[in-house]
Amino acid sequence: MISIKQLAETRGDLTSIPTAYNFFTPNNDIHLPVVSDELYEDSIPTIDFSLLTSGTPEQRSKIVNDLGKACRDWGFFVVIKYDIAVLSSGFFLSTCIGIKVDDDYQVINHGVPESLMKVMIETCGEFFKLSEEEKQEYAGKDILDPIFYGTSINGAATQVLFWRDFIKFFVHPKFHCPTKPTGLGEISMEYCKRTGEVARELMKGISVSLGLEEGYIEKAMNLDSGLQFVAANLYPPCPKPDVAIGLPPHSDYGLLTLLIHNGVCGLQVQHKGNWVNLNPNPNAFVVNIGNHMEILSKGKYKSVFHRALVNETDARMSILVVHGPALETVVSPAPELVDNETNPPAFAGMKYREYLEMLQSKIHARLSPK
Ligand SMILES: O=C(O)CCC(=O)C(=O)O
Ligand SMILES: [Fe+2]
Repeated sequence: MISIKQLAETRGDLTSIPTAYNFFTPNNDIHLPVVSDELYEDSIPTIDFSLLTSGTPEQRSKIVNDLGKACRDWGFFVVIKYDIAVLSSGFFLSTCIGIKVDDDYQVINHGVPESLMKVMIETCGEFFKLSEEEKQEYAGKDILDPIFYGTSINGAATQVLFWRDFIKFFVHPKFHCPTKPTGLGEISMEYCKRTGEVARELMKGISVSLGLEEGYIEKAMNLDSGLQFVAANLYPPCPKPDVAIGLPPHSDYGLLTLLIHNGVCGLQVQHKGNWVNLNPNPNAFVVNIGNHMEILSKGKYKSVFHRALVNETDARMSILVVHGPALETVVSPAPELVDNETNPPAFAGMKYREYLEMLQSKIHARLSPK
């Protein structure tokens, strides 16, 4: 396996790319208009997390309403002001990684998670700087491998290779993580604990917005044993950004994905027949609805197509934490949303594990065509 980082670096004078990476060709019908989020008449929704957790009942009910609308209309939203467990995070950061945490930051609430986000991006970046041999130790084959270093493979229906390297690791219910670089384990554990708390609060709001009990998703999806994993993507600079793609259009599996990035643009979301550029402040979480939330909500909330573009000059990184049901949990539409006479279920129930195995066999079939 050749990593994209290696390909981009060892051929520094690279002016073209191997044809296997040609994604945007004149005869493939994948071109939709691209618009910028700021220019868009109804821009990507922003959710103020502090109002969801500590607003007045009126503020909370407005935010729950906004959350429902964002899940229905966009399948994507941006979360700001996630003021969680500030003190323990501050203690963790200053003692474990030697970062000085400014007390004032703690007062304004989102300072510490900001530092944690930054250090998470930096440390995942250090992983990609390890030698190819060191990274190869984690080369994965199966979607259920708890640690998986790879390149190009994705669930999307295409044979084209992608301009990206990635490392994925399962962090819950059991914590796995590459042993290098130093600190990745502690930082990921703390970061995933925090994002897990944000995801749980969001899922409570989403439950209510669906007309379900606050704890519905948590209970029905067995989140206490839910599968949570990190996926860190590196998109090295590419000499042909108009031809190659970082990640082709796809939707994510699982319930809710929380994404952060290193400030380099590239993420686009499909909305009303356009690709909308999504370049939020790097301190915000970009959240999207996964396929299993779409199933659970009986299609009310959409797991929307998105893609990652590359550029000629800057390496882009994104770090996702994907929150899913427990592997043995059968996911089907919430019975409260189904009326067998007038409103049938529309999705067959399936265990999360079986869904992932099905994805794996599709990927396998594509990689080894008969
Ligand atoms: O890099 C990005 O912005 C998107 C990554 C993504 O969609 C994924 O890994 O599933
Ligand atoms: Fe994705």
